[in-house]
Amino acid sequence: MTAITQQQVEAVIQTYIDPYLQKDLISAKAITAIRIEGGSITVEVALGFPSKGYNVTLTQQLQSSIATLAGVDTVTVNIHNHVVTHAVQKGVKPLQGVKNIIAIASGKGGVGKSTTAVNFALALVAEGAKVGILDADIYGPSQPRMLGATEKPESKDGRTLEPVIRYQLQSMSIGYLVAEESPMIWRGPMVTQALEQLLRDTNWSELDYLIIDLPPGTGDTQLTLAQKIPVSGAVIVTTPQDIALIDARKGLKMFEQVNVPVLGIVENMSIHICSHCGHAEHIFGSGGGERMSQEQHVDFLGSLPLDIKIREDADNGQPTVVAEPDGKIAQIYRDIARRVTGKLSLQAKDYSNKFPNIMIQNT
Ligand SMILES: Nc1ncnc2c1ncn2[C@@H]1O[C@H](COP(=O)(O)OP(=O)(O)OP(=O)(O)O)[C@@H](O)[C@H]1O
Repeated sequence: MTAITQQQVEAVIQTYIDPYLQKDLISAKAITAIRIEGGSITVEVALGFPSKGYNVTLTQQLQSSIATLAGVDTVTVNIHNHVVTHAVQKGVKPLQGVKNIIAIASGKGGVGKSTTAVNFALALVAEGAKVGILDADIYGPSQPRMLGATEKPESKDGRTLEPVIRYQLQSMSIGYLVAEESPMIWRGPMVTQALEQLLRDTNWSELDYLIIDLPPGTGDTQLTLAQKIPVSGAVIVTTPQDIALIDARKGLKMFEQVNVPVLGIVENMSIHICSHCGHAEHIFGSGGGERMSQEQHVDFLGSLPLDIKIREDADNGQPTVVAEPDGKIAQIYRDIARRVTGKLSLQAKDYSNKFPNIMIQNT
């Protein structure tokens, strides 16, 4: 029998399109080695995003594609994850201890941006990443409540703050420093200054991703933040309602203006399933987020149902991803988390810390 070749293995690997990279693993340069020893094949996969909840599926996919080759006895797949730093806006200083910042934004208030942000961050933790969340929703900081955290952040040197850690998630919020009920009367420049300080004076420890829960809207404050914070990408949360979609489009334009790539759109509260009779109803209309992403050429990342559990879990200080880690809703958030970071992994890397190549040409 003729020996199995590297080209044959590569050709069958290419038949599988990775849902998170949206291309095959050879084109995505995610296969770092293929070893062939008689009928035993070993494939080394290196992914630039966390993938704990996907590794079994990926392994099975590769095993079954490679097993179609004549003469294959065993297929071993080893998956490694390595998150690197991606490029941010030009002229913005990167953040110590943080590889990538992902901003979660909404054009309009009350669409579930903060709830999505915390579940998204916890989904990334579940996928195996080191994650932090900064509650930049300075007018209505809700992350402390949703994380069930009441303590004040510690300061070891009287100048910087230690993040508050819950469910392995590092967090910082103005809500830890002032009571939730006390009204915040901040003017625009004060908001951006306070937030930049909160961001830079927190001792984030070795984060793959820092999630920023931005204040709702697309005004001056949001624009300044999008300009000043070193962001690798943004995610926009919307409900399927026309009015929310109009505002979400404004959010897209805002990030375009400051050269921050939009990694996709999440549709929240897209369908309501009656907890008594199971009847499904599109309270805010149907398919709006998906239509908008097609129209604006941005990825549709997924949709969350309007489900009383999501609200109750957040109110109880234990967001659904940790309250019901194996439930259907947690799986949706984890799928969205892999989509966002998979997409980010294909973006330009940050070479700002490397010494540039200088070529001297003799003319
Ligand atoms: N998918 C969902 N199903 C049920 N309730 C939800 C869902 N998403 C969010 N909620 C609830 O809706 C309310 C508003 O959500 P949230 O505070 O996350 O919105 P927001 O867009 O961040 O609001 P704001 O503009 O005030 O910052 C909260 O009570 C939250 O628990």
